[in-house]
Amino acid sequence: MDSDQSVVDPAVTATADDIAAMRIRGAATIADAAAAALATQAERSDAATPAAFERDLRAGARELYETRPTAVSLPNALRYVLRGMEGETVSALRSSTIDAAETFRAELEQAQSKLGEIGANRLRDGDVVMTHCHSTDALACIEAALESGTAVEAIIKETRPRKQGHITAQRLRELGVPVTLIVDNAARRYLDETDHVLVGADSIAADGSVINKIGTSGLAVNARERGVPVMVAAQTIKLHPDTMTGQTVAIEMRAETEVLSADERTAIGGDADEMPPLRVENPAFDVTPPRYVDAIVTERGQFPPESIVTLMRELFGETTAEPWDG
Ligand SMILES: O=P(O)(O)OC[C@H]1O[C@H](OP(=O)(O)O)[C@H](O)[C@@H]1O
Repeated sequence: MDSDQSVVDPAVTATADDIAAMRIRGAATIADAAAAALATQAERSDAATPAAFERDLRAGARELYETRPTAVSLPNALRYVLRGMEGETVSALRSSTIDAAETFRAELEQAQSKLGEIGANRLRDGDVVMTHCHSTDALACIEAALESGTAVEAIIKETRPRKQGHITAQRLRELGVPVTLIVDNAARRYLDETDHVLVGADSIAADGSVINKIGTSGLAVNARERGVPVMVAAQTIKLHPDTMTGQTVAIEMRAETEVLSADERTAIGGDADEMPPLRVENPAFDVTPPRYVDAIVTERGQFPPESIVTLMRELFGETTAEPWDG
């Protein structure tokens, strides 16, 4: 039987759509949702043979994989679950896959709280933290600091074009943190009042480069110039194994309409024949070189970015073919 006959459960397709449209967003949340979707596929699959079951799972994983290209937590989650799919019968394959997904999701949650405790050690009572975008790993550090009685304040960058800074503002206010919301262009001015820049990551490369929301690299360069340390909170599922063999991380380009509405496009000349063409580019992420990062905080400890490759080798070893390509 060929792969055309695979059956992907509608719930997997719905999760893939939600990830692509960013109704589910943030690297850790995407990984969690993808693992949950594979568990649902395993539960609901009515494949008659082990081969058909495995084919359906791989097809579901491929559909999830193809949604967003930059956050490596997504393929890392899919790999973990598919590598846990073991057994000679459909029933054994089903239960091992569901178990692998549950274990992955539990470890994800534990890793984030452990990371939070480690990151909180870098924060002192009264510190002002500047954030970019919305990262649950970064917020875990602040939450752990608050739990241990360390009060902090936050300066939150709006984070155009999708304004995920608003989510960070809401979450931190719910935790009782005083918040100052600024537009992205004001960041350098407010670095004078900042003790730490704290961001998350979508992928970390073997050389210690941090791939995170567009604008992170400019913020980090400015922070270095002002002497403000840059702390990256990233669970080890953000480590990108393929970069150990020199592969670069794909930067997702998103829709023009996130930047410029159809009405705005018309207002500045639209596509009128007498006007030169207008191109809008909307990269979702950028790359911050390791020299602008002071520490990468993971659940395994905090690392200078240049030494992260040691942890990557320990966790991933040699890279192999993707399980959904089988
Ligand atoms: O895993 P956590 O720390 O929650 O988020 C990590 C990163 O994911 C987000 O990407 P997007 O908003 O999905 O494009 C941001 O870039 C954020 O820093």
